[in-house]
Amino acid sequence: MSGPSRHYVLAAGGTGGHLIPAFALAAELHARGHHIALITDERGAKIPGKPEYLTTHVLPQGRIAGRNPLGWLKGARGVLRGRSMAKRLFESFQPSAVVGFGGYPSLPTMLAASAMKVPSVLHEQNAVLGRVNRYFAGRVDAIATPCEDVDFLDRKYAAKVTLVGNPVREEVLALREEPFPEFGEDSLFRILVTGGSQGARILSQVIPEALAMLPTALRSRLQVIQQCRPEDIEAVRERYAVHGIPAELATYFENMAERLAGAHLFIGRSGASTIAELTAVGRPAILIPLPYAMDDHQVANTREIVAAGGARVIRQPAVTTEEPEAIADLDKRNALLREQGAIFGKMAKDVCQQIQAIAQNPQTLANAAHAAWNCGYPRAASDLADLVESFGAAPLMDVLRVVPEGTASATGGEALARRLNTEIAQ
Ligand SMILES: CC(=O)N[C@H]1[C@@H](OP(=O)(O)OP(=O)(O)OC[C@H]2O[C@@H](n3ccc(=O)[nH]c3=O)[C@H](O)[C@@H]2O)O[C@H](CO)[C@@H](O)[C@@H]1O
Repeated sequence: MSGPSRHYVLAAGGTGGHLIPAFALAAELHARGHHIALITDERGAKIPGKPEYLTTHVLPQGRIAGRNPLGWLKGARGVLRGRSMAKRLFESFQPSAVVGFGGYPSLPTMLAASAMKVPSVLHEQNAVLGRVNRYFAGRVDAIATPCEDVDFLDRKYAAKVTLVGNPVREEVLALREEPFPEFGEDSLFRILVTGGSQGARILSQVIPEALAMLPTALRSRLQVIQQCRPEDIEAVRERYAVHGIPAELATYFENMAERLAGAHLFIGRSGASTIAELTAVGRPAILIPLPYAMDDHQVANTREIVAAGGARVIRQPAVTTEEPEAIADLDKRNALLREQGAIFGKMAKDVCQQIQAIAQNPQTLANAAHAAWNCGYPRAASDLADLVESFGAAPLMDVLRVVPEGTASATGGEALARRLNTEIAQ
């Protein structure tokens, strides 16, 4: 334990992208002897991998979106109810600081923190500041960022910005010092495919066909581990069976560290945690960013790793995100299916070419792996925990005990408490 035991509240939306960094920070704060409560939504409460010491509080739905005024009203009511719940939690739990990881549950939680003057930190995972985080940037005490350049982060906040990276799970970070799995002319060629925590249809459509086009020297050594959406998994299984490519499929792999450890190449979406894990472990990648996100954050997320030579990007046209099954008119549905089919075919060829370029020989693959590794932020969880710990004064006597006069590391709340302490003593 690095100081007096404190209470912290973390708030994160219900996707792995927000929750996994929150879990990683929770693990670090827990290891330092602190108590942590998590505020999330219903989906978040069900995500596997939540540490057992994390008490979870589920907020009512309150998404303010769409054009329907009634929907807005319902959303606003949800936000107000969420804010009241967060305030009640703060009253009983007495947090020293609140950390918002973005996503809907961050909104009522950060509003409550601002109303009750609880010190607040926001952590952005993407290379683009998210909507909720944009709103709170001026109100919070500190902003932790995942990379050097974050779009929409106003320069006027520079004084409260700290670059920490994206925290990853301990078991993933532990792979950082492990060697790259053997990749010779005869060894297996293991490809890991995921579409973020929710899966992505495009990967089901494109990857089996792309791999089937590889030259025999690569294709005969393939072993695929692919995450699929539940509605796609049987069709994907069939495609791999037709192509005679061994593939292990699941809707969600819980043992991601093990999967990453064995993989020679990653193909998939460029969500923030995925990139953080690839760069923590050092795995080369072919990335297909989410195409319809308004802010194109998944494209921005690829900037560092692509510039370093650790990954290549293939863009997915927006038309391929429409689901033909949802179209009732048969002619329109068939036209869309034809258009999408042509695009999927072209993307499969692109993926196949990129795999050959990156894995043409063991050295090119090893170079790309090393370039990815160089982009990692292995201290992310501990740097973020340092930042969080620096806010919120501990009881004065505790601060006196752990922060002796003149200690340079006493920052933020501790420094304030020390000053108060000195004033009281005078
Ligand atoms: C569709 C969407 O809007 N996704 C966003 C969401 O993340 P989303 O959850 O889609 O994606 P991320 O890449 O950030 O996180 C996925 C996490 O799930 C884990 N995983 C995935 C598959 C699996 O089978 N097992 C498993 O454990 C990955 O290892 C990773 O830790 O929030 C991120 C952070 O704001 C954004 O960057 C993403 O764009």
